Amino acid sequence: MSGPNSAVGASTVVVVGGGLAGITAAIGLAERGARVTVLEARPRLGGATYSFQRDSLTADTGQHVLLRCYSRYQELLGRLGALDRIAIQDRLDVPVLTPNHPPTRLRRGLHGPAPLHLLPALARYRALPAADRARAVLAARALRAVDPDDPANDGVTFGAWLRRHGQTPAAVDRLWGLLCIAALNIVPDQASLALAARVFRTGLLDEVRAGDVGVPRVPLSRLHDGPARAAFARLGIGLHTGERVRGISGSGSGVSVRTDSGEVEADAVVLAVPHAAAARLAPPSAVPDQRWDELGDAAILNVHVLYDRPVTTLPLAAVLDAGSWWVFDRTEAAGATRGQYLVSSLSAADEQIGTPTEEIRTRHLAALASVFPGARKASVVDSFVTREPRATFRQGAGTGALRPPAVTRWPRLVLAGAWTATGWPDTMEGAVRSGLAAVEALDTSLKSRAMTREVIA
Ligand SMILES: Cc1cc2nc3c(=O)[nH]c(=O)nc-3n(C[C@H](O)[C@H](O)[C@H](O)COP(=O)(O)OP(=O)(O)OC[C@H]3O[C@@H](n4cnc5c(N)ncnc54)[C@H](O)[C@@H]3O)c2cc1C
Repeated sequence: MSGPNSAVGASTVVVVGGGLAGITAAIGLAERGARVTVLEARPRLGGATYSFQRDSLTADTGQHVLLRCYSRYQELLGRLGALDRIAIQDRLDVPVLTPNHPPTRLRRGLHGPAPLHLLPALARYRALPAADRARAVLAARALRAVDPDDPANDGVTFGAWLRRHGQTPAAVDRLWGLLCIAALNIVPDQASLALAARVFRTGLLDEVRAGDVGVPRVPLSRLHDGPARAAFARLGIGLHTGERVRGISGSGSGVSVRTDSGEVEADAVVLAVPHAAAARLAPPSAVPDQRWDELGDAAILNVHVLYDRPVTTLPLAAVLDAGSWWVFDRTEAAGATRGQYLVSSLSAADEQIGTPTEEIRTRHLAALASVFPGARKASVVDSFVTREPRATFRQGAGTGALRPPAVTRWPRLVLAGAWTATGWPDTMEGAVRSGLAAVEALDTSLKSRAMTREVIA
């Protein structure tokens, strides 16, 4: 992909941040012939997606899920040789459990055209009365006409839109909220309508297979960190982990990056760190009007339980219980040698994030026992809580206007990260898309500078 059409080909580029956005940008630039160095503050690649060892378990700090419509993310996994390390359902099928109620499920029909494939899912969704299900079909149809790219839709909350479209509190809570919280990490009454439309349209309403759910078959570090290191070595990408960038400044016709070990000079820089870090690092003259701090943060809490025996046969389920959460069987993926290892993911968890571990544990074990009768007889071998207070930016109404494009006023500095203006929510797919956008932006900007130089010469 290098050659006369690529301007980055002859350049040296530093990528700051080795999350999925940085990994994608580094690979894309190296494939175009650039000499790339990645500077990552932590000891590993993968950013927010990582694992740690706890006795025999390799646990992820946060359960990650993908949808079949995560096309760019799957392309990245293909480049990393890791596509066989995820498993995607044959069709969207989510058991929905409520304590002391019969289970129900959201399972799409096998045939289209979209969105008719969702009719069986809604028709059989017994968590809602029949009248609510019928009204949900009408709202789903109306949502297909909402343009995710229209800024006006970013200023409105999804909850307000749902109520305007006849959705009862039960439907908002037990159907739309269940999916909105999982996808956007925020409740419908605060979520941006534009982002909700992006998620529901792309993931559910516009294409039959798009919403089939995928999960990693291995711990996240074996999905991203290991394979990305191997790809970097193959492509000659320099990697410095444990190297925190402290500042970025202009230097002659290039850019200088300051770390604790010294200065690194490059022709160009991709800044692929979270929004708060980017706000500190980006020189004000490159992004004079930035208000990225206003993007805020939203928390995700994971409760990990290792039982001494299997307590459910379900690989995953959503639970409606004082809000909603999702539970995943991670026994095999984490390498548990006995019993069953369940991970519960509680999104939009800003209120619970500071709750003492013992309180979370007691409450959650009771909740698991209320939906999995097998858990009442099982012994808990181990249980622990992982907290990510800044799991995503707060994807509320009005945040679209705060997300910057890849380009900055400095032609040699571009931005990447799931929080930038990808049009996607803060997800693995958004992160990869931002990395691809950064490569394109840098190429275009260097190309136009090269042309200007030619014209002047
Ligand atoms: C608990 C949890 C659950 C999630 N669940 C899902 C899910 O189910 N599905 C989904 O699609 N997404 C999910 N996400 C979101 C997803 O993980 C992120 O959108 C994505 O990984 C962000 O990638 P990124 O590269 O933009 O940023 P990051 O992954 O944050 O990477 C930024 C990198 O920059 C580094 N860095 C920061 N400052 C500096 C510095 N000064 N110098 C050098 N390096 C620096 C950081 O160490 C980090 O490695 C979840 C996130 C969390 C935390």
